[in-house]
Amino acid sequence: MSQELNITVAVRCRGRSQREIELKSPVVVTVPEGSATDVVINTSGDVGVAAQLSARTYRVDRVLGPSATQAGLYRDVAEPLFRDFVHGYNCTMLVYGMTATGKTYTMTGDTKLHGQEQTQLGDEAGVIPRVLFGLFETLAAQGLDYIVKCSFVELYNEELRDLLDEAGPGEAKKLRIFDSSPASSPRTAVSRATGARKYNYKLRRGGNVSSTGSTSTGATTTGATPSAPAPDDTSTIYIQNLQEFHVASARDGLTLLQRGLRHRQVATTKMNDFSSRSHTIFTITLYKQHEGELFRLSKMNLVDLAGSENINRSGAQNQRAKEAGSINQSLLTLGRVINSLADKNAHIPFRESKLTRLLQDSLGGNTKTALIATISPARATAEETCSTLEYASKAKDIRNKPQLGAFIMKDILLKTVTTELARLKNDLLATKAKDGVYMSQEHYKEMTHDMENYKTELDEYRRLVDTLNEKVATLTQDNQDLDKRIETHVAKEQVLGASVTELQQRLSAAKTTEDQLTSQVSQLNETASQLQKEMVTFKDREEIITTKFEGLLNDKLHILREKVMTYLNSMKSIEGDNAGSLDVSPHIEALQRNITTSLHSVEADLRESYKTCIEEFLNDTPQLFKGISVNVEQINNLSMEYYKQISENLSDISEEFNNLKQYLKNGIFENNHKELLGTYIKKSAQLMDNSSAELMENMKNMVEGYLQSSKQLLMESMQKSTSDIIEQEMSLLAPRVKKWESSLDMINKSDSLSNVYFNNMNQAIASTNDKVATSNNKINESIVKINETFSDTSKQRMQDKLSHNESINSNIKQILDGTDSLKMMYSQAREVTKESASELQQIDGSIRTILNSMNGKDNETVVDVAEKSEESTVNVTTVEVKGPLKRIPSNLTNSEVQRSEHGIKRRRLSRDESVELEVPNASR
Ligand SMILES: Nc1ncnc2c1ncn2[C@@H]1O[C@H](COP(=O)(O)OP(=O)(O)OP(=O)(O)O)[C@@H](O)[C@H]1O
Repeated sequence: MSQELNITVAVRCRGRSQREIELKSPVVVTVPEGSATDVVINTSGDVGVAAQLSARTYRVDRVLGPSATQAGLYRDVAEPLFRDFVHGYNCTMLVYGMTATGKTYTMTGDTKLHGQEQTQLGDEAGVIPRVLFGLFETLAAQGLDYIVKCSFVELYNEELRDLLDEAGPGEAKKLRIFDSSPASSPRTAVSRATGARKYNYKLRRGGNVSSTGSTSTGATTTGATPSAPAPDDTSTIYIQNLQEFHVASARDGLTLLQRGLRHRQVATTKMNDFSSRSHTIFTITLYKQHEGELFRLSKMNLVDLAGSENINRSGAQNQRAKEAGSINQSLLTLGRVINSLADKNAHIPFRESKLTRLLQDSLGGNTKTALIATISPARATAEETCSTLEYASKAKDIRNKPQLGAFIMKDILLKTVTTELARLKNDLLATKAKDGVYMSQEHYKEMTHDMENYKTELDEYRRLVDTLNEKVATLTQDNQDLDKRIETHVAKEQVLGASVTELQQRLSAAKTTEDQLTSQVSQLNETASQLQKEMVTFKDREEIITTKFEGLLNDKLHILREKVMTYLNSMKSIEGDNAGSLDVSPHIEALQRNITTSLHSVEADLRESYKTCIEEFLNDTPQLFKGISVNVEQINNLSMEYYKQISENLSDISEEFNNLKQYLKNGIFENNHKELLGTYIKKSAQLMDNSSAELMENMKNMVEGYLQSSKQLLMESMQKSTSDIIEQEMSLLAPRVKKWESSLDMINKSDSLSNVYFNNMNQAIASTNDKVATSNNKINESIVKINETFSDTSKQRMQDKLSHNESINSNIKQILDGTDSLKMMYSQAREVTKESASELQQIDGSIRTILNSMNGKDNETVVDVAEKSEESTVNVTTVEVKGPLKRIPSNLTNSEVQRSEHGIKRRRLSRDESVELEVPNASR
């Protein structure tokens, strides 16, 4: 009876991969040095005692750390199993673990041969190469007969595939797992047929070799050990159509291994550049001479499981995700089988996946099994590591009943070999018959066909190569041309770059100039609008001045007239009270003083008012209104002159009054007083008329001159400033335009785009110039218009002012009226004193005579008489007066009028009657 034996479990922890280092994923797995059996994982991140408390420890048969070599792993884990295998046990070695933890590295590793004669394994060689080399070394050393065969099968997406089958896609025979009992299988497994190339791989439970003979081409059977818990100890698992190849040396075995690996499903994933996407089983079958004619059959199953994979972390998609799903599913079932076996359940779910069916004998069967769990030390995969370690520690509890392999008779083996040899001989004979072609007709045809294909392919490749060579030549030529063109372009680009830079500089300078020009134009516009505003202000102020001036003149003259009238009235009353002592000289003098004072005051006010206004103007527009200041000075001078003349005239009047007084005193009644008086009055009036006309004329001339000079000044200043600006800008612009044009010519030659650009620029500049010129013209036009308007307005104003002469004349007339009143007073004085002095009677008579002669007609007024006397010397104009007679001073009271009626005949007019009243000439 065979003894139960726990399967051997080892853990191999590699070092951190490059990815994990880049991820800075810390090491969480601790592997003690030496022949350790514990592996510690601390996923909490704690340190010190806390880490020890939170860490989990897994115990297995052997733990190998990152420093463990391939040779070390082989020695510690694989070699004991290998020895059992050579001894005659069926052995299975599995590598299990998460993706990229080193399963393939451990199981296969480096499969190349090294050394000068290519006979040595490399340091990185894995378990399979080492087993192959160890096997042939051992067999050679033992000196026994043996037969070694190899097969290599893959389970990919739950499909079995013979990795050593060279048949193309679709031609390979489908592999199927058979589970047959020995009862249904003959004990001998040698096919009767010859030339068989396909074999059925049969895992036999029960320790004896069983034959299948299930294929038409015959089959070589292989034995398998019985499984302990299997309900039927004699049932066998075999793979129909799986090929086994005789292996005469380790090199042959290695060649088969390499061939199979080339066919294996490998893909690049996020976790592994060469990730195995399938489970593989490399089986070495050994028939070793035991005793005499007996050979012992043993198998070594070397299983490289696909890695479990966290799809989220591996980022697997589509095909990769499907593969991962299938892998994970089969590994899950494997886990359940391991758990069931460890827990010694009655039912073991082997049939739930093909993987567990294939491994049925290795797990819980008659096989000596070793499991190597590969893990990563990084925290990034700690979860999967824990899971792997869980499985590993569970698997450690699985107990197998390893049994030595079955015996097979030498003759059976010989027959197998004979069959194989017969096929080879057949090929050889067929080859010889065909003049040294060492293969069968079928093979020859295949080969010829292949060769034809190869020839065709070769021709195609040649043509392709020629075409490619031509293309290469063309491309080389193109490349050279391109290089030259690139050089030319680079040179051009440099020139163009320099031109562009220069152009950019010029453009920026032009832009600056343009900006300056624009700002100057806007300044000009502003100045123009400012000037327009100034003009408006000027006109307003002129109106104010005129109004003030007129008001002042009118007011002052009114005051003057009032004063004269007051004095005359007072004189009259004085004379009325003190008849006989008619001395008007003090009054006249006072009047003269007052008039002079008033005139001075008027003059001062006028001067002040003008000064104020002009100062304001000068403050606002000093340059423009300098002329105004000069003209105002002229006005002042003229006013001074005028008032001087007025003063002189008043002096003359005063003198005349003195003369009159003297005359009245000495011989008034001896002369023609009326004539004399009229002459004086006329003279005075004429003088005043002349003065005022002259004043008006002067004023008119002065204002006209002032307006003219202002206009001139304004025009000149505007024109000058405009032309200065334009000239300055044109002088600045001209050389730049020239430069631009020359630059444009240069650029035009090299780049038409630049040409367009510069033309646009030129147009823009021309348009700017036009705009400036247009603006200037508009400004000039505006100025002319303003001046015209101003001139027209001024003329109108002059006329208006001249019309004020009328009021002056009216005032003068009023003075004359005052004189008339004076005459009336004299008349009254005469009447009052006629009784007291005969001389006075005479005088009274004379006066009466004069008055009678003055009032020759009853209907005539005093004024009419006076006016008549004036008609000869004074130009008159006609005004229409409505209502009562207007020539009586309005300031006379009714009583005075009544009183005057005693001595003077007055004509009353009806309210609606109009008379023609003649007044001294004055322009309207
Ligand atoms: N112990 C080790 N020492 C050195 N390199 C190792 C070791 N283990 C693994 N590697 C390297 O890690 C990489 C991944 O290993 P490998 O392909 O064997 O992993 P795997 O478990 O078979 O992955 P998968 O399940 O995806 O096929 C390989 O480049 C391999 O050379």
